[in-house]
Amino acid sequence: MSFAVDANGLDVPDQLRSQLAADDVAARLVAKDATLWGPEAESEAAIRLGWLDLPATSREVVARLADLRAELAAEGLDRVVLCGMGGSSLAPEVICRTAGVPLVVLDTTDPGQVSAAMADLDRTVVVVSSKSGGTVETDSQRRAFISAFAAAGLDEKEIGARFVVVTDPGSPLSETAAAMGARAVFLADPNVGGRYSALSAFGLVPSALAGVDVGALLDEAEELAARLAEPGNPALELGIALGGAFRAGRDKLALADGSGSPIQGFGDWAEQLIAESTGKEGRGILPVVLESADAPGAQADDVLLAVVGDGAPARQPSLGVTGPLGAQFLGWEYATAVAGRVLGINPFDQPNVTESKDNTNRILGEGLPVDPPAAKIGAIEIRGSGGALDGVDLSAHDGVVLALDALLSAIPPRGYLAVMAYLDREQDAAAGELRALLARRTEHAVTFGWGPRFLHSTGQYHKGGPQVGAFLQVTGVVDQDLPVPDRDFDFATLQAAQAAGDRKALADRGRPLLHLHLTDRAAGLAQLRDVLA
Ligand SMILES: O=P(O)(O)OC[C@H]1O[C@H](O)[C@H](O)[C@@H](O)[C@@H]1O
Repeated sequence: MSFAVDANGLDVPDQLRSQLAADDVAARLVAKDATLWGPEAESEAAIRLGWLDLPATSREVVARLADLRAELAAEGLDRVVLCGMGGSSLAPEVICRTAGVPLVVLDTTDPGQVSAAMADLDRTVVVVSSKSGGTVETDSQRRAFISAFAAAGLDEKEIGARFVVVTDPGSPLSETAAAMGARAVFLADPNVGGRYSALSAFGLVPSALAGVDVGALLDEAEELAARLAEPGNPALELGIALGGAFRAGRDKLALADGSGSPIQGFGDWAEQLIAESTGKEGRGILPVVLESADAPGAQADDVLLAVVGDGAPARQPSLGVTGPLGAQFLGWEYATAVAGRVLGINPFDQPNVTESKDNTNRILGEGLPVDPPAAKIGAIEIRGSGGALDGVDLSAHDGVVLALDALLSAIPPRGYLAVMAYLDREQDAAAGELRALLARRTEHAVTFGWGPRFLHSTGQYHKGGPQVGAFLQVTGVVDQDLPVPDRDFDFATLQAAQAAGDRKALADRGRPLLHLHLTDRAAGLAQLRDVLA
């Protein structure tokens, strides 16, 4: 089935469609015309359009990957762990989930989750992926794995043979890879930004090593690539729908996997693409990843629902975006670039991502802030800023729900609530239920992100997009810390510094923020579920 967009009840002004046609956007995009996003974006766009060629240029890596997978299998190395953040892990996660192939994705600094990934070391190969080669989470995980392999008795050469590296040419990681004797290094096309890299080595290497037929993925994309210069092609239609909905006031995009679709977890990938590409200069499209098309939290009249892999649902307005995964990647990248032009922003930069990172680095240097709780109820410590606790009676036994309701009522018109959980995605998976539970209590859009993963995705929108968010940060006690070898911080400190750094970035903008710290993670999550149910 080819890539197609089915719109139900979405009226796109003819003027927008005819303007894009008159400007010859489809053909100019395929010709990599860097002027499409205005003069300020031109120099960046000139080095960020390589993703259009990937369905063809990535072919060269497929045979090499098959050989490498066979080589690893012959040595009994059949468990693949991927260390990478944002664009360096989100695509392989959806590729492997969709193919039903196991891949351990490590995009966290949670000490428990990182420790748990260091299991079955005798059959493990670690893919370290970072375009910049300088991402602290990924580098810390790499260090932890080296020390775990050493503790398991492997010598330096044997340890190097357990690593496969994906990075850009000339990055610090490419040098590290050579120094540590990594088994293989894949250098990606530097003219492709992280969130547009699904069909590059970043998407393909871990997926192929885990057992996915990545050649088929490229075939799926190539079929769409051949049509992208045509006016009225379906990816252009998707871009027009996103941009048209934005102009009509629907600046939140709810994303759900179709119930009849084989594609699993597409929203988690598209979330980064859309949030980082569009959320800047006080504008943007907020992606809201839903558990299913009828999940709560996206009913408001500022939301457009898009279902991936099935036709449009009955609800209006909505989009159904059908087609295989390889085409979905390319189609949504193209549509996001088109929407970027409609919004009048540069879809290839992420100007506000560094802010929380800089705060984190400063906190790592100066020490964690002392932040005494306003109250402690059961397994939950309550802290707040930006007026989130104004008027809340924290002595009440239901102080937690009062604080949550105060936060919800602090959401401005056309605003949203972002739940940000710096927890273990496996052991504390119950935190994921908070999104729907909170969404039932408000008509506003509610998003959920695991920290620090969302910092590389919706984090850009939170800071650079419209300042209409309210924020719930959830952190948890660390029972068993894990050192980061040869660094002067451990994982627990890094995780806490990331949470504190992001709190500071949001507080500096005066955003309402409620911080709940769980002194017992399981009990605290159960308590939250109870008070919200
Ligand atoms: O691949 P890396 O260089 O490690 O970058 C991982 C992520 O880091 C940053 O947060 C960027 O904003 C993301 O777009 C990127 O995907």
